[in-house]
Amino acid sequence: MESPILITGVGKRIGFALAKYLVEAGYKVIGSYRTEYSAVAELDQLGVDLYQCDLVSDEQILAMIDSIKGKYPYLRAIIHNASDCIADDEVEDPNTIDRMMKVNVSAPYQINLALADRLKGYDQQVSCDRESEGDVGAADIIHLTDFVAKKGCDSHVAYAASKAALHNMTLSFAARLAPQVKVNSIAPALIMFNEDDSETHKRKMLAKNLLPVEASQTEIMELVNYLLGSRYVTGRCFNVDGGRHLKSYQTG
Ligand SMILES: NC(=O)C1=CN([C@@H]2O[C@H](COP(=O)(O)OP(=O)(O)OC[C@H]3O[C@@H](n4cnc5c(N)ncnc54)[C@H](OP(=O)(O)O)[C@@H]3O)[C@@H](O)[C@H]2O)C=CC1
Ligand SMILES: Nc1nc2c(c(=O)[nH]1)N=C([C@H](O)[C@@H](O)CO)CN2
Repeated sequence: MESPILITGVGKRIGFALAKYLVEAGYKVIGSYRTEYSAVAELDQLGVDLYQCDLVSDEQILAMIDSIKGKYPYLRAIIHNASDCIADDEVEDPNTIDRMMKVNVSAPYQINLALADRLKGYDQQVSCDRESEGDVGAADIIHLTDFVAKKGCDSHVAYAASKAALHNMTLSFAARLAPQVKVNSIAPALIMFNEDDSETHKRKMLAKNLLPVEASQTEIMELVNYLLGSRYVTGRCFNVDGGRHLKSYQTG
């Protein structure tokens, strides 16, 4: 019986890399996307079960959930990678906070509640297959948050607040879904620059960290692999941030 991993935001960058990595690791992958990049066709060729879903739309979220529930009795994991990242003064729209909360918090909330039974079912199936009593934590939810969830961000107030809320949901869902489902946050700092980042911005971002490097998606992929293999880590945040929290203590 297939027990796939659902990843949101697979059309580019970290989500796309994660989807390919997990397919190559032998998992069945379900991917949600908003924009139909060429990467989506590549994932289709790899056998990823793809759903076009704008996470601001309750209608599209519910349609995706209904389709997944109708197709899969179990889910191995859900990885909430999709997120919008808008600076507070980037758009005139005063509803930036609403959009950040809708995509980065409300959508993961709805999806976790609706698919929790599929995750718990996977754990119970694994326990039966192993004929072992008390196998725990066979299923996972992973929230991609951000270093700024704890620190705040003066240019992305709404975005940072949404990531803080997403991590708080890690704590609540970890308590709610234990012991069958582990729930953890990954809080990156500088994983990948954006294509339109200026050299000045890049230098500024690198200078914020004790380890002044662009980490690359590999850091995230290998941490996801570790969490999927764990049976004893839940309700925790894994900071993939180059020591950014200590930069201001550096005297040299
Ligand atoms: N890159 C980095 O250095 C860091 C990344 N992170 C976090 O890691 C995760 C991945 O980062 P990264 O790959 O750089 O993110 P990107 O912004 O490059 O991609 C985000 C993905 O989310 C999708 N998305 C955005 N809005 C919506 C929406 N309304 N409905 C559906 N999908 C949507 C995008 O789809 P589309 O392209 O179609 O719009 C895209 O596929 C994110 O959660 C991010 O916040 C945190 C800190 C640092
Ligand atoms: N949804 C996104 N969130 C974040 C991104 C991104 O590209 N999409 N990028 C960062 C990095 O800090 C980046 O700005 C470094 O230049 C944070 N979150």
